[in-house]
Amino acid sequence: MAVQISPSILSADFARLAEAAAAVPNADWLHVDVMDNHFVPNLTLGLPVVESLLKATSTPLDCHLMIEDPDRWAPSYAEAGAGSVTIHVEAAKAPVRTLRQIRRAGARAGLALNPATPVEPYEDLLGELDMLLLMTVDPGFGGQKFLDIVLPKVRRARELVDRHGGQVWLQVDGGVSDTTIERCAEAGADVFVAGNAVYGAEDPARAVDGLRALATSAEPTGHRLGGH
Ligand SMILES: O=C(CO)[C@@H](O)[C@H](O)COP(=O)(O)O
Repeated sequence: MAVQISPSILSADFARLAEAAAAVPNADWLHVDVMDNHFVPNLTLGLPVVESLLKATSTPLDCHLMIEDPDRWAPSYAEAGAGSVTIHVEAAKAPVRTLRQIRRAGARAGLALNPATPVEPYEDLLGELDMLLLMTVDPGFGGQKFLDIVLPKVRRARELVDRHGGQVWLQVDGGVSDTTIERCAEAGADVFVAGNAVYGAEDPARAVDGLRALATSAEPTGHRLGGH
């Protein structure tokens, strides 16, 4: 699958989110971090801001819910028009029902795993997913250091996904930059969230192009040719 870049607006100016979206017209997605100060120790934005952003940009929104009760809220983000809605397995009490509700509402359904959460127990859920998000930092903040220890899990996840037909996108999020993205791509990731590496750059759109080029050149050959 072609590499996809999803700039995280967590690193943008929250008073100028429409401008942040317009600054990366070459992005495949805009990554929206919803944090509730319970599941993670940070508070960001919720459904009303997502509804406003949807009116302000044509770039699809990739909503990552870092909240305690995703089963209650996730379907509303999909119904509002988000292109993708990701819930955390550590928080969801009924992940299968919630993932199905997300899909029924017309969005892509994602499942996120924290760095310390193993992927193998969730193999049977792959058929319910459009995307598996492997956190490469503990969630809560932008600008954290990339955790190399997650890379073996990215490789194992790639094997599992390929064994199940290769339809599920594999996203990495946290500390993804021009010094780490190639290792993620080599390990089999194909969707890359980047906050500081994009919005901390002088020219965010150029940063997106740079990250895409690095990831594309590092992707395993079979993967790039659609061989999974
Ligand atoms: O979900 C999160 C953090 O919890 C991320 O989406 C960050 O926003 C990524 O920012 P960088 O690590 O790329 O600066």
